[in-house]
Parts: sequence; structure tokens; C-alpha cells
Amino acid sequence: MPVPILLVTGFLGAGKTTVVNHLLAHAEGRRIAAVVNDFGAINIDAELIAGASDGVVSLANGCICCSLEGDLLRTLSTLLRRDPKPDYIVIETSGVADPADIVRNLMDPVILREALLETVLCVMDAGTPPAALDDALQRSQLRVADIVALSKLDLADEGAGMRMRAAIRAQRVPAMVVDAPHGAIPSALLFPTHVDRAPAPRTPGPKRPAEDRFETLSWTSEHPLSLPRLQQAIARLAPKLARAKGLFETVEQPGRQMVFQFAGGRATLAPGDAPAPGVPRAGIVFIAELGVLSKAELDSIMAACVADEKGSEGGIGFG
Ligand SMILES: Nc1nc2c(ncn2[C@@H]2O[C@H](COP(=O)(O)OP(=O)(O)OP(=O)(O)O)[C@@H](O)[C@H]2O)c(=O)[nH]1
Repeated sequence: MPVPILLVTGFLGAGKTTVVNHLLAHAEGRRIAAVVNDFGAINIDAELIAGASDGVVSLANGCICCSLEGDLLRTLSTLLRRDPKPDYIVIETSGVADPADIVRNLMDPVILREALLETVLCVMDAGTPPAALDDALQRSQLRVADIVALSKLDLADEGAGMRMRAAIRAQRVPAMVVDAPHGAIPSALLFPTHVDRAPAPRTPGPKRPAEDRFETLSWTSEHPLSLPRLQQAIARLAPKLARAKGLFETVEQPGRQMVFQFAGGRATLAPGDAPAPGVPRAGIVFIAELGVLSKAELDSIMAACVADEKGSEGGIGFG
């Protein structure tokens, strides 16, 4: 029987990695291989998921819906030659990927013989303003979904879940909508329980012209970062950012890696795993609309996080 594929899509910072991590942490004996695509040069997602599973393949520095489509197909072929074969394959797209193109790529005859797209899951921040669903990329991510998972309901106001459901219905998306508190979705919804049931092949829609709308800027340092100075830097950068995430040591707690996330205008900091040998002590990926943030401006703002001079107080608070 073909190996079922779960494709996880959703806008920048929606909560895709959180869903995949939850799924891998609750695999209950299933062999789940994960393919993770970050379109920046540093694949932070792969590092965040690596702790939860051995079978993570990272595709970075490009998008699997366009520039890395060949890499995706090669990766899938390699996974399918593994002995034992994975029971399921999860593909997490980057937040800027158009899943319709990936669905088309998965129709490759070599892949189709051994693996079939079973479910497309679109993760959606429940606090997203309904008007954002008019955006072509977000619409495309919703349109191919079989299931829409509402994330971050705990952060949104009371009516947000209802409003989002109504906005999704208004887009005539036929998907089932479920809540995904901190990434939790019943795995029975995502993977078939009767493995002898082959999913039906899909008909991919017409190809959309590629649109370069976002760019990623990576910043690394061999020094730990000062937390108050980082707060000031993020406060300056926030109006220009669509998303940022990174791993670094801090001056305050050297030898311990912190996970930094900036999504939906909210910054958070959490303790991470021990730093991997050979990686820079700080690595952060910043995603902005094209032309909004230059590397020179980013470098000069971020340099202050490791500089010697004393910074002033005040900055963005970490949630
Ligand atoms: N409070 C809360 N935070 C959440 C929830 N789901 C995700 N997050 C947080 O949202 C931020 C972004 O989540 P990710 O899972 O990294 O988002 P993503 O869609 O993989 O991001 P990209 O791959 O960069 O597009 C992280 O700080 C998560 O911890 C949730 O249900 N509740």
C-alpha cells in the first residue's frame, strides 16, 4: 500500500511546527518521517523538531513549492527506500509556500507509485483578522485544505474562533475546522486508521505565477546575546517583521540555548535544548516583505545585542 503523506501548510508563524512536534511526540509506535522546509538559510524548524524525532529531513534556503521541488522529490524517494519504510510521511511547508504547487509536485509518477497525499492540513492563527483571508497566498493555503486547525485560541479573544470559522465558510472552503490547542489535533483525523484504504489521487489546479513577496535575512553571532538589548532590538525591528525565530545563548545564562519566536506581532522566549556542537552561539532568521528591511539595517540593529556599550532600558516584552 502507498505510504500516506500529510502536508502541513499555513501562513508564517501560524503554528505548523507546533502541530508537527505534537504529532511526533504522540506517534504511539507509528514510524513517522518528517520533511521540514524553512525558506531561510538556517533551518530553525528542523532544530526545533529534531529533539522530538530522529527521522527529520531538513530542506532549507528555498521553498519546496518552487526552487526546491526537485529536492523534495529526491528526499521522498530516499525516505521510501528506508528499511523499514515509514508508516507515514509529514511534510511541513514554509509559511510562504503555495501548497497547490506542492500537491502538483506530489503527482510525480515515481512518487505516486509508493506514496499518496492523504491529508492537507492548514494551520491558522485564530487571531488572524478575517480580512487577511482575502490575501492570495492565504486563500491558496486554505483552498487545498481538507482540515483547518485553529491555533492560539488561548491568545485570541472569546469570539475569535467563531469569527474565523465564519470567515473560512465565507471563502467556501469545504474543509473540516478543528481547534488545535498548542498543536494538539487527534491523530486519527490526520492519518487513516484503516491503512488498507488507499487515498484518492487529487487533481491539482492550474499553476500560479511565482511571486517573490517575502525575503529572509539571517543573522548569526559567535557571542551570547544580552536579553535587555535584544528586547530593544526587537522593538525597533518589530514594525518591519512578518516573522522571526532563532536559537541563541544569552549573557544572562551562558551555556543554555534559548528559543526566540516572533509571530503575529508577539515575541516569546523559551528554554531550548543544549546547543549543538559547531553551530553559531546565536542564529536568528528574520522574514520581512521584500525591500522593507535591509541586511545593513538589520546588522546594525542586531550588533547592539552583543556590543559592549550600555544600552538604555525599555523594549518589547517577551511573552
Ligand atoms: N499560546 C499559543 N502559542 C502557540 C500555539 N500554537 C503555536 N504557538 C506559538 O506560535 C509561535 C509560532 O509557532 P510555530 O509552530 O513555530 O509556527 P510555524 O507556522 O511553524 O512558523 P513558520 O514555519 O515560521 O511559518 C511559537 O512561539 C509557538 O509556540 C497555541 O495554540 N497557543
